[in-house]
Amino acid sequence: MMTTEPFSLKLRAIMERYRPDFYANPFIQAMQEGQINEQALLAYVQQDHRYLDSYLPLYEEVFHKVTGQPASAVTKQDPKEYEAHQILLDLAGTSDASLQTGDYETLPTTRAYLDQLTAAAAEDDFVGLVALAACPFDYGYLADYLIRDGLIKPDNPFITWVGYYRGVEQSFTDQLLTVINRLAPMVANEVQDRALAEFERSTQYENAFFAQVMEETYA
Ligand SMILES: Cc1ncc(CO)c(N)n1
Repeated sequence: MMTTEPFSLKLRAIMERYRPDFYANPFIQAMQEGQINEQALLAYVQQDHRYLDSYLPLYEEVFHKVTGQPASAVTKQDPKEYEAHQILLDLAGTSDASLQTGDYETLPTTRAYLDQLTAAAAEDDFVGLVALAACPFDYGYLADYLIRDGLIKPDNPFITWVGYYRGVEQSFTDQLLTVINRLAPMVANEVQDRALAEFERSTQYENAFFAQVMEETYA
């Protein structure tokens, strides 16, 4: 029998290519240096809350269409990541978790990333699922490598935040990749290629998502 390599190895190879870009990202650089930029952290928490508000229902929809199962089959506890956001709010010295639910602008990269995911899901279920997979995959991968490469050391103030994603995203991602690896051989080669292209775009957006809060373009 012919064995084909799991599709997820291709996703990992894409992330490997982008690892240096993530490490050079000003948000990640500041984190490596243990610098707490309150304004950037608060902006990140707001944008991430806004992002997850749209990401999660889209993920539910696509996952259900593809597998016939509710996403709760592989979902995480705390899907809106209040626990992770609280770590950053604490670092920024605020206990006001309500700033996430308040009225604030959606930054252009947040909007563009969500639009890309929506378009990928409308194009094809598999393409959509793979585009959506970059979110947990990239965070889990990055968290693991930042620690393994010694860039976030145990005494870094961000270690708890990075540790959260290393654990939570890893188990969530593993289950999602099992689904993707099972589906991939049943999908035409062109569709697999489209899925990889969208995963790469999502990965670029993940990097830009961090960078946008280091720019003074928000109110
Ligand atoms: C933008 C973004 N990507 C990935 C994750 C991890 O779930 C997140 N919370 N936000």
